[in-house]
Amino acid sequence: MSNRTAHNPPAIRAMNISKSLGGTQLLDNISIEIEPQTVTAIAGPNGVGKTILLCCLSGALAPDTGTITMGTNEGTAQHVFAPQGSLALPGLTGRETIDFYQSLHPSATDRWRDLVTTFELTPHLDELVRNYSGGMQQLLELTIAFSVSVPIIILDEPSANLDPTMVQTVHDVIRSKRDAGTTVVFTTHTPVDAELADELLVMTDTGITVSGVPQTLRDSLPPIIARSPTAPIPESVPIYGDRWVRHGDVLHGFARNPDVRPGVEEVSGRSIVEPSFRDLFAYYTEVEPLIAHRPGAEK
Ligand SMILES: Nc1ncnc2c1ncn2[C@@H]1O[C@H](COP(=O)(O)OP(=O)(O)OP(=O)(O)O)[C@@H](O)[C@H]1O
Repeated sequence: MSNRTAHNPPAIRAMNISKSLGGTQLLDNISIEIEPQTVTAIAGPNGVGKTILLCCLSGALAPDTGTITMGTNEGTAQHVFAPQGSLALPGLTGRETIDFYQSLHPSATDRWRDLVTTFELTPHLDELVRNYSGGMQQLLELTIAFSVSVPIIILDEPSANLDPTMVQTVHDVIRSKRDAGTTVVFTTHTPVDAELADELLVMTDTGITVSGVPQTLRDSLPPIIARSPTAPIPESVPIYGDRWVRHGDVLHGFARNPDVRPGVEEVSGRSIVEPSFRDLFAYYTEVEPLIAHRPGAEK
């Protein structure tokens, strides 16, 4: 989704970002542009460098090479960054923690009062944060981040630790932020977060491997074959990477024959299923890298 005009530059432009820590290269020549007033999800498996990338985008870490430009109003507060698990202060109460960050940020507002109600934290505000559950700490951190009035909000795994109902509540808050003109960038490995994103960037250990509108990416997946783990492997329908991905109680494979259609191949305990965002994540993080690393082997 593009909200950009010639007079309206990207909210964030990162060009050729590389970063090493402790002698290990964690980011290698990554370039991304984030459109203003959109929600962008950076999805990928554990350990591929999503948090390091957010740290670079937000200025918490300086990249070794490359440039990052954020917004247009240099000199004013452009963004807030909520690294996962690092804003909550265990020795303070929830209220004291909020007060602390309110006193630190020049663009803090009192929107936290509504947010603690939305996130059901009000009865716990005077309890010590060390006694909060993981989900409550997460919601406290989101309260702090969403209370700051800035054009760009950068969040590290905002859905982690939350139950499905609260994930939807957080999605609603992020959508209302976007609709009010805020740009939101967040990392995830939770497929349901794709519902929220205007743009999805998939990150693997080779960098950003695919980007696009999540629904479009999902609808352009190869046909998906589901089989029970005990059913014979259907050799008549070769699948990409010879890789079956666990999907609840069944295994999903991505058919190399694009003409496979529901109803045609439904035999011996396997069937063709509609793709989900779980399939989208599985394909681009677990299957496509296998194909990409074997040039000419299958594609
Ligand atoms: N200070 C550091 N020094 C050396 N290596 C580090 C440092 N911080 C992180 N790493 C390594 O960088 C890699 C990427 O870490 P990062 O936290 O960005 O991954 P991630 O994609 O956000 O993973 P997750 O989804 O599990 O949070 C990991 O292998 C991690 O061990």
